[in-house]
Amino acid sequence: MMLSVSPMAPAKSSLEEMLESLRRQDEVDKPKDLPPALPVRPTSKARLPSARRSLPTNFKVDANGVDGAVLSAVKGKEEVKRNENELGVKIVSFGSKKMRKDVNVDSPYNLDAMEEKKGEDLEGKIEVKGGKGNANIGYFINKTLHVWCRLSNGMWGSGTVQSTSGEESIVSLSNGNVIKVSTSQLLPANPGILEGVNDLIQLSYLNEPSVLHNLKSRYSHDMIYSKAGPVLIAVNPFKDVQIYGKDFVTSYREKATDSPHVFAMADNAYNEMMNDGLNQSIIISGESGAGKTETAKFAMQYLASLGGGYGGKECKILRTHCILEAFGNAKTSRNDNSSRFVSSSPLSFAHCSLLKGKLIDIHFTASGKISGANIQTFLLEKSRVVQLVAGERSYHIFYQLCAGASPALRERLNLKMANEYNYLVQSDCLVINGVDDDQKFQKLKVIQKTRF
Ligand SMILES: Nc1ncnc2c1ncn2[C@@H]1O[C@H](COP(=O)(O)OP(=O)(O)OP(=O)(O)O)[C@@H](O)[C@H]1O
Repeated sequence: MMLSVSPMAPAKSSLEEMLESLRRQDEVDKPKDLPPALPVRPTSKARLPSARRSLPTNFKVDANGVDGAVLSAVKGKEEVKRNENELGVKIVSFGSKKMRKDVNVDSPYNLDAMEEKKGEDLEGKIEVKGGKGNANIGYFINKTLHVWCRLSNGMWGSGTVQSTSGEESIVSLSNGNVIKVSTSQLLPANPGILEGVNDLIQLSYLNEPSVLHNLKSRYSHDMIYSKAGPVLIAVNPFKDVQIYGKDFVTSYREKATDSPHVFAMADNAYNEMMNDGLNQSIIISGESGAGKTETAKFAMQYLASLGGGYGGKECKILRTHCILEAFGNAKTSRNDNSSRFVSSSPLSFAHCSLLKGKLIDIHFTASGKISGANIQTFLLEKSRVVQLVAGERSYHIFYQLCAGASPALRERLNLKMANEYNYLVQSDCLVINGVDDDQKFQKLKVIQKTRF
């Protein structure tokens, strides 16, 4: 599940709208078969080769931009010859042979040096043709560093390459198994020192197995949050992880910790709003059961603690969840408390908004106190009232009402038990494990009596 914070766009003027329509027209006129531009990858210190060497002490940058010796190392002999002819000089600063030693041939980034070294110094080592987009893999194989490979069951396994022949490699997996895979399918693994980094952009190799491995490694230590640049990734723990208490709120409020957390995202949004005077939005997305609703609640809990102080309005806002969930959530095959307000787009802007099939606007005063809130819901899945898939339930409120209504209310509504209604029994699922519908109804009645 992903969370990102962004300032909300102010209303567009007609001029801006016109420019945008021209831009759109431009897009339409562009040739369709151009590949999409690749996103710019953020720079990270971790991307530098760990064994890089310093430049020689007498290294100079000449009028042509780079020293001749560097040219010889980087561009190869032929190009040096061409440069010599063009410039009418002999490039001799370090000598091509000598310079080859200065080039860090141990670096996986130095592909030219690798090419030179293959068949020369690496006698007896494996000769490798890396797959497309997988140019560093030769280095990993020769140095018997860890690589990732796709297993027959579709999962990723890590290990070291024992040998290669043609396009195939024999990989010795960490679990002791030995498998044969296509060399072009191998992906470099990150060094152990980068295991469990806070931010995925710190990884030297950003491939699918490395990202998944990092998230898994953090998750196994109950670190459910990780960052991917400005985006927060939350992995559903499906258990109480004890990271949302008051001490955590204080810690993020006082910036005593910088571990990725939904509180840090909410804090960031709040500070941006206060400092720049701009409305902020927190967009929470993910598949059903990923934890969007829970995450939104934690974000609101944090914002409420920052912006508290207007007659307990913040507490009332938090309590609205109970009502919304009773009428808008249901048990599905993926989530016992699935929000059935399906996909939506933001309709209005306010000071700080959380979007999740509903748009929750939280309004703040100039001094940063919560002054009110507005919740908009979209497209409730109405068909669920009359048609249920086996094992799923209709909206919680029906079961809660049947289980918890007082005798007076039962009589007034001519209410029967849940198993007496065809619409409710059709899916053969009347209760949710660990959920007491009666108790939920009593709680709902208390909240309903609160003046909002
Ligand atoms: N941070 C968390 N800590 C503990 N449990 C969590 C957390 N996030 C989610 N869960 C558990 O996962 C369940 C599903 O989460 P949630 O209802 O938030 O998913 P969702 O993404 O909103 O799903 P849907 O799109 O179906 O509404 C919760 O009922 C809760 O048991």
